[in-house]
Amino acid sequence: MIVEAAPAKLNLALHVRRRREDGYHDLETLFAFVADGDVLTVALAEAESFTLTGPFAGGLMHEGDNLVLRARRAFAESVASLPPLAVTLDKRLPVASGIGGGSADAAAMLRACARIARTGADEARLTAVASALGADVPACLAGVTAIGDGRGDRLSALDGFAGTPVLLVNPGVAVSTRDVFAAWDGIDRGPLPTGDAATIAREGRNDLAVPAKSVAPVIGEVIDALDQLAGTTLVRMSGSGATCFALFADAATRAAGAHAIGAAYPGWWYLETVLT
Ligand SMILES: C[C@](O)(CO)[C@H](O)COP(=O)(O)OP(=O)(O)OC[C@H]1O[C@@H](n2ccc(N)nc2=O)[C@H](O)[C@@H]1O
Ligand SMILES: Nc1ncnc2c1ncn2[C@@H]1O[C@H](COP(=O)(O)OP(=O)(O)OP(=O)(O)O)[C@@H](O)[C@H]1O
Repeated sequence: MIVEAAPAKLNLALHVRRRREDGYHDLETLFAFVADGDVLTVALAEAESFTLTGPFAGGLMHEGDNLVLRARRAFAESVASLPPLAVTLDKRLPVASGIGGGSADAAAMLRACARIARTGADEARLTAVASALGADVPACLAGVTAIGDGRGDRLSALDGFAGTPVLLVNPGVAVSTRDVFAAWDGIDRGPLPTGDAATIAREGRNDLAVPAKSVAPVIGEVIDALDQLAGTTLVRMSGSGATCFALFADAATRAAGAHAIGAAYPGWWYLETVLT
């Protein structure tokens, strides 16, 4: 039995540069990953099966085309054939929330397929399959701190700041990535700053925050709530929202922050974790 972690992705900075002819946008982003996320379990079986468990399984139960199954199909079509697999996805991350849940699951499935088919060496083929599944999937496949440009799928790794305490907060509103990009005002506000990852994060922006707030105004409340916490070193929305994150100087102030959010907003989801 294979267990693959599907950790949440963060966009520590996300600069949107240009709308392209193909409907996508050229962007520059600083990807980072945290220690927690969904968990995918894959076992050889008599027959194919797919089981959803976990706190956020419900929202996906009635959708036909889970990204995990699309990844399995894409792998079988483009890389290597597979035996029947029993797949279980423990869905712990909120759906359509800017932390790449579906992309992380698809990437974890590709990693599992590569282990089962023993095609691990064929990185380029796997990355091409990942890219066709979604702009975030190559970053999730690599799973390391990286700058992404193009659609966000052209990656160059850099040293991150692993161990930094993070609090993720989501107000329980699903936000469509497509709708948020469509609400972007078309103004190029400039490239990512240069420097190490910490500098890029600190001096960067998320250009999707304003359009995301126009789609889901509650995101403004999440940012305000995080801004009021003691000990934060950075507060920002991730991806196309609605999840926002705060980085903290230490785990004690993160715990105090999580407690304050939980008490003031009992309906919101939050996760205490660390950058990897
Ligand atoms: C916002 C980010 O999460 C930042 O990492 C990603 O760019 C989104 O990546 P993703 O969820 O894997 O996105 P996809 O599933 O490929 O695209 C969903 C939709 O988002 C829009 N989209 C996505 C990525 C991109 N660079 N430009 C876009 O305009 C397109 O309308 C697309 O149809
Ligand atoms: N395993 C999955 N997990 C989450 N969403 C899935 C999955 N499979 C299919 N989907 C569909 O994909 C959509 C986008 O989900 P996802 O969680 O990847 O978005 P996101 O959190 O906004 O990611 P990103 O940060 O890449 O924008 C969902 O609305 C859902 O309909």
